[in-house]
Amino acid sequence: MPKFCANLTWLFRERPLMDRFRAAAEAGFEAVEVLFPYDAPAQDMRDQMIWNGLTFVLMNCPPPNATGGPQGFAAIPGLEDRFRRDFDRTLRFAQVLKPRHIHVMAGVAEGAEAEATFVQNLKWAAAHAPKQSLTIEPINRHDMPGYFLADYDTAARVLDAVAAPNLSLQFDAYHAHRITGDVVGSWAAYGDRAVHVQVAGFPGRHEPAGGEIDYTIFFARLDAEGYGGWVSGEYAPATSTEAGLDWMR
Ligand SMILES: O=C(O)C(=O)[C@H](O)CO
Ligand SMILES: [Mg+2]
Repeated sequence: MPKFCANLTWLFRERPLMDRFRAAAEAGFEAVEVLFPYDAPAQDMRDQMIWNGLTFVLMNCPPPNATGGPQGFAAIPGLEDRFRRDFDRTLRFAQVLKPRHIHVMAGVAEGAEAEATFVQNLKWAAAHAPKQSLTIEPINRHDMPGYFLADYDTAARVLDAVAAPNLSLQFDAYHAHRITGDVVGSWAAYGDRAVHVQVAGFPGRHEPAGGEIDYTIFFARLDAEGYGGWVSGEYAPATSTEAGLDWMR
C-alpha cells in the first residue's frame, strides 16, 4: 500500500485543529497536510507534529483570511505584486512548518494572458524559493467554478514552460475523475510529473472506497510503479472520521 497522509482541513474536524494532529497519529497516519494553516500559531502546529511524530506534507498558497477568500492569484494578470506578497507570507509560515510541498493556487482566470501570468509567477516563485518543492493541481470547475488550472494538458504545458526542478504536479484523483473520467489513464499520462497525490471517493467526495473510482486498482498501480510520495485523504467523512478509515488498511 502507498504511504497515507491525513488532510487535517477535511479529516478529524470533530476536533479543534490543534487536537487533530494527535488524532491522526493515533489513527495510524504518519503524515498530515493542512491546506491553509494561517489562523493558528505556526510554532504550536510544528510542536504538535514533532510530539506526534508526523511529517508535514503540504500547505497551500495564498493564505486566505479566516472567512475563506479567493483561491489564489498566480494566474491573474495585474495581481503579480499581490501574488509575491502572499508567497512571501507563505514562506514565513513554511520556515516554521517545514512542508514537503507548497501548492501554489492559480485563481479564477481564463485565456492566454492568464496562462502567461501563471508561468511568469511560477518562474519567479521557483527561483525565489529554490529549495522549496512547489506544486500545481488541476481542480475541476464543477467544484471550483472558473478555476484557471482545470486540465492536465494545461498543467503539463505550464510545467514545461516554467521548467524548474522544484515545480511539479499535484495529482488529485477525485478531480482527475471529474476532469477526464479516467484516473488510471490520467496517471499513466501525467503521473511521472507528480510528487503528491490526493484521494476521495466519487461522486460524493467521501472516503476513497466504493464509488466510481477503483482505488484498489489505482493504489496497486502506484505501488507497482514505486511511487514514493504521500497519498493524502482529502475527503469529507461520510459519518465520523475514525468510522471511515478502513480504506487505508
Ligand atoms: O480542492 C482541492 O482538491 C485542493 O487540494 C486544494 O488545495 C483546494 O483547497
Ligand atoms: Mg486536492
